Amino acid sequence: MERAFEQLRLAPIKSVNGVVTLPGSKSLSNRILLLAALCEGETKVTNLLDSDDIRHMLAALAEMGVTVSLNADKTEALVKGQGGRLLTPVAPLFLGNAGTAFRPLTAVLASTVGEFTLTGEPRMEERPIGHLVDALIDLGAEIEYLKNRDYPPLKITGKRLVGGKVAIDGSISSQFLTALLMAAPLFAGDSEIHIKGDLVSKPYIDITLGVMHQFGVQVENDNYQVFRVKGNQQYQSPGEILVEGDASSASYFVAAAAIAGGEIEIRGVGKNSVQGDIGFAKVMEQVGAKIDWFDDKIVVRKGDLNGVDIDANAIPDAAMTLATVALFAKGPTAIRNIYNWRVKETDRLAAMATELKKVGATVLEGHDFIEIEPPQQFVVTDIDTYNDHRIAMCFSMLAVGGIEVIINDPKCTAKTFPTYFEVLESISQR
Ligand SMILES: O=C(O)C1=C[C@@H](OP(=O)(O)O)[C@@H](O)[C@H](O)C1
Ligand SMILES: C=C(OP(=O)(O)O)C(=O)O
Repeated sequence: MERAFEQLRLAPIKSVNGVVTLPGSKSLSNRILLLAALCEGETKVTNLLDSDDIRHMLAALAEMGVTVSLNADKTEALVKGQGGRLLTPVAPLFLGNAGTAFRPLTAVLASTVGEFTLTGEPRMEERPIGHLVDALIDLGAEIEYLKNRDYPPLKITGKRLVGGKVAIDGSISSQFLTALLMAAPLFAGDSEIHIKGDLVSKPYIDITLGVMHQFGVQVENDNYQVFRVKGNQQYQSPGEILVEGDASSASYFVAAAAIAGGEIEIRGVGKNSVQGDIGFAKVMEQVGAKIDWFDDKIVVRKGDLNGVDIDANAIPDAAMTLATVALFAKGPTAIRNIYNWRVKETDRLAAMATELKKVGATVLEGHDFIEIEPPQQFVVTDIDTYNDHRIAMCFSMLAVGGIEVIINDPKCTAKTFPTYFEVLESISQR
C-alpha cells in the first residue's frame, strides 16, 4: 500500500524539558509475543509496543490460530499459548520490513509441522537471510527461495527438526542466531550451535537468552562462540511479563537533552537495562552529556559536546543517533564497525552520508564506517528518509540544535515509534 507522502517542518527548538515515558522495546515485544504464542499457558504482556513491526508479528500469529486479546491502546496483550502447535495459514504471512518477525518466524516455522509462505515489503526482499536458511537446511529444514537465492520471500515446509551440531554465520545479523536459538528447544534432540565469522550486534543475543530464560529455557553460552540448547522442551509461560522501554527510542531523547539544554527524564530504561542500546547513553557521557542513572529511568542534561571515535558494532541502531549529534559536537566524530547498516531498512551508511552532506557536514563514508565533521555553516533543507524510521528520528536533532528542518515522510517512524514527533513536540520549547 502506498503511503501518502507528507512533509513535516520542524522549527528551531530552544530547549527540551519534561518527562518521556518510553514505548515498549521492539526487540523484546516481538520475542515475547512469539514465545508466549509457542508456550503452554496464558501470558499477560504489559507495556507492549504498538507499532508496525509488532502489528506484523501479531497478524502472523493470528493467521496461525493464536488468540491474542489486546487492550484499547494495544499496550497490553493476553496471549493464549498453543503449546507449539500452529495452524497452516491460508494466505502468505506478510511481515512488512520487520526483521524481528521475519527471522525468528523463519526458524520456528521451519521446525513446526505445516506449510508457510513468508513475504514482506520490497526492502525485505533485499535484506539477506541466506545465513539463517543455510543453517536450517543443514539441520534438515525444507525452505525454498521464491524469488532470489538468499533473500525473502520464502516457502517453508515445516517439520520437526532433530537438532544436532550446526554452524551459523554471525557476521551480517545477530537475528539469524537469535532465530535459531529460539527454535532450538522445539527440535526433537539437543543442538550445538557454532558461530562462523565475527558475531555482530552481540547484546541482542543477551536479549534473546534473557527472554528464553523468562519462558523457562536455559541456553549454555560458551563465550558467544558455541551455544548448547536441549531439545524436546516446551516453553513455559511466566504468567505476566513487562516489556522494558525501548532503549533505541531513548537515544533520540538522550541526544536531544544533550544538544538543546533543559532536562529530560526518560522513564522505562535504567542502569540495569537488558538492552545493549542503553550503551548509547554511556557513549553520550563520553561526548559530554550529563546523565543521572536510576533503576528504571535516566535524567539527561546538556554538556559541552565533543566528537568521539567509537566502535559501534554493539549498538548499531542507537549509533545512528550519534551521526546527527556529531553535527553539534566540537571536532570530528567517527562511527566504526557498522557494515551491517547497509542491510537494514535502507543502506544506512549511504543514506546517512547523503543527508549529512546536504545539511553542510563534511562526511567520509567507508565500507564499514562513517566520519563526520560538523558544518561550518548549516544548510536549511529537507531530509529524505528512505522509509527508514531512524533516519527520520535522527534528523529531528537539527531542530533540537536550533536549525529548521523539513522531514520527508515523517510517518515512516511507524515501524517502531508512531508517536515520535508528538512526543518530541511535547517536550520542546521554542
Ligand atoms: O534482534 C533484534 O531485536 C535486533 C537486532 C539488530 O539487528 P542485527 O543483528 O541485524 O544487527 C538490530 O539492528 C535490530 O533493530 C533489532
Ligand atoms: C534494523 C532495524 O530493524 P529490524 O528489526 O527490521 O532489523 C531497526 O529497527 O533499526
